[in-house]
Amino acid sequence: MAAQQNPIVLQNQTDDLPLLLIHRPPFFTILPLTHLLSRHFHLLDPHLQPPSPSHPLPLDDFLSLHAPSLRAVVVVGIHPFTADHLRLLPSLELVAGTSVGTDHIDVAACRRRGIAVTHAGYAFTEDVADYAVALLIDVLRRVSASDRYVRSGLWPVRGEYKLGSKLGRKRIGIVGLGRIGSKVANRLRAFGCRIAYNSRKEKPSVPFPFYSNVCDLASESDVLVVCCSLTAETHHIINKDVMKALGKEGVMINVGRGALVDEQELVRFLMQGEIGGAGLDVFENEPNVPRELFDLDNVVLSPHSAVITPESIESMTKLVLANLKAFFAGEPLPSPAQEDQI
Ligand SMILES: O=CC(=O)O
Repeated sequence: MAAQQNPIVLQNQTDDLPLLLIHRPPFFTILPLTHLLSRHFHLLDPHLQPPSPSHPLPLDDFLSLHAPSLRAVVVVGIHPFTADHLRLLPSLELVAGTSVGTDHIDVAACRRRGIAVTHAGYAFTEDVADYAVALLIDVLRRVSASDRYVRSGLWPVRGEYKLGSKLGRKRIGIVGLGRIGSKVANRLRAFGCRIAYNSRKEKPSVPFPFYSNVCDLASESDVLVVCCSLTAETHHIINKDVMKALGKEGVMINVGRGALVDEQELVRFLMQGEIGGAGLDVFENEPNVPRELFDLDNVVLSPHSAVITPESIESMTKLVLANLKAFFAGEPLPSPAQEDQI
């Protein structure tokens, strides 16, 4: 048993609870999650083990120590979980993700080993959809820019701020009509927008026009809302041709993943006024955001927080626990990850 080989586990393990590895970035607030999970599992968190919290064991050493007994890992946020991690965990059978996207997990390598992968299912769907709409209204009506204008004392000096543009009747192109995209579509339809979409496949039950080509969708849209999963096929799906087709007045909202958009091209298009504006919650190299965007008032920036509310964290936490319990009980998993399902 690993506990006998390993004083680090023995020191803390006074119960028969199953071991669970928490794979997370160093600075991530997951208190509700770990609090709930610690009632059902013996948590192994490399960041909280000796030699000291500020000098944790290197992850590889930590994993090698605990590897033989670990059947399940919780991957927190979008912390990469790669084939190298998998190699260190010969007994692994479940990777339970806390995010809806699984692009940071080597799902193909998991599948080859018969390791199940679960994700956040519907836990974040509504909050992300709300946020996409919020970013769009902010860009169109210049809410954040107006706020900066007032706070900087310019109103009495320069008078009215630049007018924004109306949301109603805008032609919205949704890239990825999955869980999130569908909710965005329903919300924007209620504002009187016209919806069309691009997806891997046409969805016969959907009342919106389908475009198999993103460029064609962009040229028929005032706004693109990007909400598909990041895969090899969708990497840089928003490239310079798509931005050109979207045009000088066009607005792009990205609540999917940074790498869905060719960020260098996006910066160039925005700087040169070749597209009208952008609302971005995700970036190619988070938490680094291209500095050129900081001075552009037609761009709204957000630190990958569309998914997070206390309510969505609670739903996600319950779902992660349900997946783990089902796994250890040998029952069907509530939210197995499937491609193209964000
Ligand atoms: O970006 C967040 C998620 O995929 O849940």
